[in-house]
Amino acid sequence: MSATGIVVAGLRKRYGATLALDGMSFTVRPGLVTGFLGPNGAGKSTTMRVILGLDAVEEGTALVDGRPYHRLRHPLNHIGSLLDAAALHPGRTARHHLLWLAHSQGLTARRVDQVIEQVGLTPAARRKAGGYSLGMRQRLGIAAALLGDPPTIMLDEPFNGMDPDGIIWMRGFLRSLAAQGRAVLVSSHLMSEMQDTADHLVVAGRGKAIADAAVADLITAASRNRVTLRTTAGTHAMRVLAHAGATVTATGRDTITVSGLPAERIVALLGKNAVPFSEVSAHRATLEDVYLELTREAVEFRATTPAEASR
Ligand SMILES: Nc1ncnc2c1ncn2[C@@H]1O[C@H](COP(=O)(O)OP(=O)(O)OP(=O)(O)O)[C@@H](O)[C@H]1O
Repeated sequence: MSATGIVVAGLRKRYGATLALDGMSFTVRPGLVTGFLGPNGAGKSTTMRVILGLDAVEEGTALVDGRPYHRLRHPLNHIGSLLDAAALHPGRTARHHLLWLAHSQGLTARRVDQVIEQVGLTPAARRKAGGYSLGMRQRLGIAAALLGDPPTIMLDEPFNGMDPDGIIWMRGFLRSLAAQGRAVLVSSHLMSEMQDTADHLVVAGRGKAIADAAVADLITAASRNRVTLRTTAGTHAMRVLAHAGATVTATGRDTITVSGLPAERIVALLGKNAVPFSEVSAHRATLEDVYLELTREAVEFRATTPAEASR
């Protein structure tokens, strides 16, 4: 796979009064799954449409293998994408849908059967797509994206509508595409799935990338210096640890999060002061923690109570 992936730099776009993209910049590198996360309205879908040349921008560039999409001679050999799994002809079978696409790209029926096999749709390939579940439509959309054997794959919310087996399959499948050296960009709302799937994360907020880093680094940074303590003597424990200079927060009925002291020192202090406890463990942040922290300022739509909404 000799390709350079996607480079997005300084995209700005308005829809009327809405600034949909406000300097969006990031890179999607070969050999990695890059997760694209962000609250509703953050600009993820708009960015993906711009990458595919479906939307114009006022400023900035989006390059696939070093060129704007419209300058690629055979674009589908450079990038395969799935933006809307529902966009299918319901009366066509999956195989006919793919044959029709393959024909328009000068590809063979053999290639169609290969991609059907790859996404696990062989048993359903001769059924009409109109009767497919959303999860099956996602697989069909991915098969279409793979037809031209592109080194870059871009999928908008591919976990949507997948059942647990489908989600496990999708995770492994995305990992295998990256292991083949492809650049993979995947948007998702499911933080837990991204934690097991993505190597790299771009978090969008209000039209720009507010984080662009390796998943492992984001989790290490968010986990730093925090220890989870489980005790039935919460008040006593908090007094002892605060006195020793720690910052303590009750995070559950029996759990306290402690920062500013290493776990060994906490154990020693609790022992010395005869505070009972059943667990002291270094806190490992989840991607959900990282995400909530990063996007706190960037959420466009917050939940409102019915009373607020009717005002
Ligand atoms: N065709 C359009 N016309 C007007 N406004 C639009 C259009 N497309 C997007 N927007 C606005 O641009 C902003 C970015 O939208 P976009 O769909 O890119 O966000 P997103 O991160 O993909 O959100 P979601 O997670 O809800 O899909 C939003 O404020 C949205 O309302």
